[in-house]
Amino acid sequence: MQTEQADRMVVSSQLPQAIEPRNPGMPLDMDWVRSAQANRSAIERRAASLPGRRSVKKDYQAAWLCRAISCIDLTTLAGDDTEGRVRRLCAKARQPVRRDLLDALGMQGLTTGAVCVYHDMVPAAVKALKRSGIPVAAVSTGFPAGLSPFHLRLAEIGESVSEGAAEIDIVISRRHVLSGNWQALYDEMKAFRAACGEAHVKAILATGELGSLRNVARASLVCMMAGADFIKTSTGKESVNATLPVSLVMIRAIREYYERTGIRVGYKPAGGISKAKDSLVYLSLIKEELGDRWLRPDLFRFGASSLLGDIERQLEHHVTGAYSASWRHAAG
Ligand SMILES: O=C[C@H](O)COP(=O)(O)O
Repeated sequence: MQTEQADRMVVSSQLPQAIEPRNPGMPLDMDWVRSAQANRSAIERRAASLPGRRSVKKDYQAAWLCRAISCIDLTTLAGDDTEGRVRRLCAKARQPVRRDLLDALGMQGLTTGAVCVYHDMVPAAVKALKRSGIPVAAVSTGFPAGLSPFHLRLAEIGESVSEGAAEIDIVISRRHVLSGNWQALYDEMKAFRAACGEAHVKAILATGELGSLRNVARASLVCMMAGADFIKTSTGKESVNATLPVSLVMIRAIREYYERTGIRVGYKPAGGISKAKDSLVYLSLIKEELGDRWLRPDLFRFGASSLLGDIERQLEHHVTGAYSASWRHAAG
């Protein structure tokens, strides 16, 4: 009985909650931005070593896969999205894995971290997730290119928030990064932050279009200084989306920002993450570089449309009825 109670406590501590903005930001520190570097060959060597590492022991994989589910922003961002598709996605977010598997794993109550949709689909998602505690994230600001007029991008944020989106994924103007106009990027991000009001804001850097890892490091710092609650790699629409080298650079920028300010900013790799084993590599990376505190949905998310399906298949394969103890281990 004591074990069951402990399990329930761990599980409930994983349930996603609407998240208050936590990063007040700071004045733009241009010296800090200019000093940010990224040693490409060292980063690529470290990234190449990650998939072979054994930070997640095989015995505990099911527990870690459940952890990954609790951190998914379950996403549909397609031109042919319909309210029916969004309702089905929300049902999946509420119960991401078959009930018999959840029972075997002792994971009743497990949900995804959020559901992520275009602005037009926010009302349908809010309705379908009522009383679930699962937040709706809207991609706003002229997603994915972010090239619509600035006042319309701000207005889109306001509309998404008033329709009930608790989280806003904004896209930055890549040209500010490519031209080294850090002040313009800072001002843009600050305006987006202000337009979000109480909603949580994730800054999508579109790293595949930023030209260099050094630009990724600098853009990460500027967005955090301007108040981003999360930094996110990609829209999923660039030709290169989330990668391990880019993740290392962004995660280290988050660590540096935390060391200097004491403020924890979240991380969201997104785009092309569709395999359960890749999700384990990302969780290991976060654990090693940032520590256990970042392994919760308020500080870590996967932006993914098809990852959940593969995790469900792997869990089906893993279920043996002996994972309760393992889950406690994974909870750190
Ligand atoms: O933000 C989330 C991404 O758009 C999802 O990308 P994906 O469809 O490659 O998983």
